[in-house]
Amino acid sequence: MPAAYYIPEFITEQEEEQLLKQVYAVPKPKWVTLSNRRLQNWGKRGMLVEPLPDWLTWPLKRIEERGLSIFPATTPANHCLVNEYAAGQGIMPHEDGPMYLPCVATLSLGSHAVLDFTPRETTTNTGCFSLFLAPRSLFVQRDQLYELYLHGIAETTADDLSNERRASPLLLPPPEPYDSRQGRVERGMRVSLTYRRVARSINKPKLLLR
Ligand SMILES: O=C(O)CCC(=O)C(=O)O
Ligand SMILES: [Fe+2]
Repeated sequence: MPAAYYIPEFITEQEEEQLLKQVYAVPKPKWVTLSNRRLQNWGKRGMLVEPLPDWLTWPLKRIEERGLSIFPATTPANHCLVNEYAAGQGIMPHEDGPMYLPCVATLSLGSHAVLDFTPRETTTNTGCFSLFLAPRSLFVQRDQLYELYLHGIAETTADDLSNERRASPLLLPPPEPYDSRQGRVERGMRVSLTYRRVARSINKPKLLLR
């Protein structure tokens, strides 16, 4: 299985606008404010089994309709974290960990992100790389990419797209209208929908469950 998929323009501008409207229509207490982003937590949480709301599930249906078997049929996504980043905000390098099956599908809304990957087991910069996630794209990270790398988003108001100046290379050339010759691309407000499958148990070793 490949460890990553990237699908530009997975949703239309109208769909993006609609999703953003839904994200901002939720009651205020649904937002959790962290120091460098805000988030909403949907779906299964601990013992609480809550189905994902319809407005969040249609992108998952589209994944299926396109024949992209990203989540195994027996373990469909049952959790979605909605992250909101203002320009200048980001997320420290981290792993999502064993609470989830090793697969994340991310829809980017509103603005782009540059996702930086760092191998877990090294103290040098070798093996680091970055991916440009355009608004409306779907990015899937799974298996070895999920397990062997940390991922993060730098806290910056603009991203350098020129590989000559970047600390870690952008693996795919940024798409139109982002032109690498312009050098830097300003960030706007970005909302990401990150779909995952919560593993069966976060406390008990698997053997005890059999
Ligand atoms: O916003 C993103 O694309 C990344 C979010 C993330 O890494 C997370 O929620 O664990
Ligand atoms: Fe993450």
